[in-house]
Amino acid sequence: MHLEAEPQKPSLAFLGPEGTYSHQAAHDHFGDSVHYIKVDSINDAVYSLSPQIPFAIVPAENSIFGSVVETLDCFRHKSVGQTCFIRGETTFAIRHCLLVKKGVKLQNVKTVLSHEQALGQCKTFLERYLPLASVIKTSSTAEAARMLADPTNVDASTSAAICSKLCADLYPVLDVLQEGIQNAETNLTRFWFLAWSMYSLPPSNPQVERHSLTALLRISPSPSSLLGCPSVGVARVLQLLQMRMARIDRRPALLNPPFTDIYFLEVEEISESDSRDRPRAVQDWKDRIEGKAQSVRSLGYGCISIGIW
Ligand SMILES: O=C(O)C(=O)Cc1ccccc1
Repeated sequence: MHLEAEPQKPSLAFLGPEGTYSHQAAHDHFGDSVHYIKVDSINDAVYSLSPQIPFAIVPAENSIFGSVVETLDCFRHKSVGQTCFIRGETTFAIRHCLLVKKGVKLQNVKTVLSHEQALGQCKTFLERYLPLASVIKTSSTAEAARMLADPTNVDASTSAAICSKLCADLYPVLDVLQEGIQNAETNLTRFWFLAWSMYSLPPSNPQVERHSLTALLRISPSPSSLLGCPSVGVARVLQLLQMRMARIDRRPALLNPPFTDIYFLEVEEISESDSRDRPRAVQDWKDRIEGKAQSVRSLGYGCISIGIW
């Protein structure tokens, strides 16, 4: 990891190497206002947050393949909500390509490398045109391209990578064999901006105005459910919250008894305030969310807000 920030520019960690969709989405939103730091995994992006690297970007969900479980699984950790908060989001359109080493044909491809999200988003293409190929999951799409271009662990004459077209510019030994191979033409990924402190905001993009207030609540099992006693069900929690539920995710809590879950609830409200009053509206929203979290805690559940934006 390269830690020398340019003066005045805050650092932002992204899933590397250069050319990932995380990198492109961040660049689209922040341009040159941040200093980009590539890390090896989504996990590293979350845990790299510190006073030296106050911001990060991570994928949240995709319109074809759904939640990015790697990100949610990091959010189970108790440091998230203490030294890691969601403070914004952006949506980025994704068009996957099949890249091969120059000269390799589709009929030569026996192995396809990519991030599990990209493999899922291109399942229809893979089943139709490469039904016998085996897949190798890589830490990112651009890492798949990097491995193909510098093959110490893969046979580049029989392999292909699913990644963005940009990777063909970054690795001139690679060619685009097929463009737009995702299951549906519209393929959007939402990314979250993370901050080390709840009080810091990544640089704003004046072209993007938000009209909603959003929060992500993490609901952890009640102590009684961990002792095997029935607790009030999560339906009771939803009823109590009485908020617009934009999204619900459930992940294993990795606690005993087995099948104990952690819930992530994304709640939102349309904001009527204009952009000058936004900080005030966000503060009021934060107070309301804290009030709701307290009511959920009174039911015996753990509940904290791990993001307000
Ligand atoms: O691997 C990447 O390029 C990422 O940024 C993660 C990802 C992969 C596929 C779709 C959205 C995000």
